[in-house]
Amino acid sequence: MALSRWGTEAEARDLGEGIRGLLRDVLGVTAESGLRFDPGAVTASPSRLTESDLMALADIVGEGNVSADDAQRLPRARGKSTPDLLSWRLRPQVDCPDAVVAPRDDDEVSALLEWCGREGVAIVPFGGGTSVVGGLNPDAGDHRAVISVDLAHFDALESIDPESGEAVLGAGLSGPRAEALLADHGFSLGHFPQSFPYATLGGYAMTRSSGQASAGYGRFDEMVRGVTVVTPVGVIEAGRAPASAAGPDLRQWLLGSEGAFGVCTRVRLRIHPVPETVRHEAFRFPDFATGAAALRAVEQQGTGPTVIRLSDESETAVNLATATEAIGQGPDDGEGQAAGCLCLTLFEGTADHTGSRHAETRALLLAHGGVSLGAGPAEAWEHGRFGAPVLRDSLIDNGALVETLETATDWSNLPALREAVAGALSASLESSGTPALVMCHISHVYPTGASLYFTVVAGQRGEDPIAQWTDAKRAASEAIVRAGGTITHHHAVGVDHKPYLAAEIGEVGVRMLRAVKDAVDPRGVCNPGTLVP
Ligand SMILES: Cc1cc2nc3c(=O)[nH]c(=O)nc-3n(C[C@H](O)[C@H](O)[C@H](O)COP(=O)(O)OP(=O)(O)OC[C@H]3O[C@@H](n4cnc5c(N)ncnc54)[C@H](O)[C@@H]3O)c2cc1C
Repeated sequence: MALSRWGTEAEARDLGEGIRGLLRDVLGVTAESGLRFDPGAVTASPSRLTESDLMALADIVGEGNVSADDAQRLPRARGKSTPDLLSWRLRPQVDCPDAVVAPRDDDEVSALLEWCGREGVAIVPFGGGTSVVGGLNPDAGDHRAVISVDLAHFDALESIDPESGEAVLGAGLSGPRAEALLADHGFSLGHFPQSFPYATLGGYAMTRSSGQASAGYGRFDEMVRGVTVVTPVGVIEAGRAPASAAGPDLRQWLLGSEGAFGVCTRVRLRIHPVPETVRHEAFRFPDFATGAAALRAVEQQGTGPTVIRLSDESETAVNLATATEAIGQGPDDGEGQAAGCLCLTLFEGTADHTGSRHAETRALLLAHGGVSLGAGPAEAWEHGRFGAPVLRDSLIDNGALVETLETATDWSNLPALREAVAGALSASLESSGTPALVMCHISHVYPTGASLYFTVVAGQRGEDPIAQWTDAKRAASEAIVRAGGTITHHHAVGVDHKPYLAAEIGEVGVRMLRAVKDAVDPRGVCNPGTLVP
């Protein structure tokens, strides 16, 4: 990926007239006010490791797998949140990891962690580098240096058990590579987060990621049947039988541990036959409450869509949901009328099973006030779904502040949570001197509740738009805590959500987390800045 943006330079996309008009007319933002990245201004902090440190590391992982070059350290210095992207533009003096190390097997990871403990050096595991919560910040904590541990060599389909529907895969595999390896055997994972092109299986497991097809295939943590984590005190392999009463499920302690307990090297995952058929249908609801009630009915009745999402009025109005060239041009329902709320559904599986689930779901959505828009908008969404993030960089270049955040709660609390978060974001950004477009969709559904995914677009204001966003994010996070939502549904805790974790898990929960951290990482070398308050 490019340093300062999502995707490669070649993927960069200019803004269409629709979005430019929206920025100008609604937010008073023009390209002249945008922040641009100057590669020539970038400098990396000098490595604090000595030649003899680097030689010792080379003895562990092989000479070609250690580097203190700026070209290796810079891309592993930051994740891909909006503050990260803004930092490349505003803070070109970059705090980097002191070296990048790529171990090749569990023994090398163990030896590396032992050396780090002895030498007072911290590690930050690095998967695809798509963290949006500061989880990759090269924070050495109390140690003298910090190393980025790249999982790139853990890239194999180690075994597959078609009979049980399971496969063991290396933690460093990207989503597309894992899907390609499984497709050779007729299988698929069905995990498609928006960061799919770059994020890795280890990253998914360590952040409890949730993909866009979670309604059909479950969250990533539900796909994990077993997980291997190399900790500083030994290797733990959690998850044996398909279900077990052998005490608390240790997988749940490792999933979401964000590198703070050790390095995840492989996962055993539930897999599915590559679907025979895909069906699409989009619906329009008159308002968000009506649409949310329809989604709740679908999920509680269990009619089985693979994907189901509902955009609110604002998101529908700017065509954000389908992420096509039409973003910002406003809805087109053929009658020039307001488009209400767009709901997208998709069904995968065998022809018969897909057909029956589709029929039952659509009957329920229509009975709950939905109007069919045909397959088109859902197909457009599927086609463009991994392309939209490149627009964030173009928006930043053109003077906009744009970021997303997410939470989840029970169905009965969903309207209050949505109102609280949207209100907090608007109030904070307005007080910084810009109007704000706050959009929201239901991205993941459960029988008892759903997640809310907010996209915010405002004008960059003042000398430091990072501080401007930090204020807005703080207001939103405090609103989430007050309104009883979770501080994160799938982005993880990292650094950004750590201040709010104690409010969610309580003092006893924090003590349990610290106790596990102390047990597996007594010297505190594993990702010291992240997760554990
Ligand atoms: C544009 C965009 C869209 C996104 N869309 C989604 C989405 O739809 N759903 C979703 O869930 N998330 C999404 N994310 C967030 C992000 O992609 C996920 O958190 C993802 O799971 C991170 O995977 P990664 O391989 O990039 O991990 P990284 O970013 O490299 O690391 C994330 C954290 O996990 C730790 N870690 C990584 N690998 C390991 C390992 N092998 N062992 C131990 N610790 C490890 C790191 O130290 C870090 O703390 C999105 C992010 C962006 C920028």
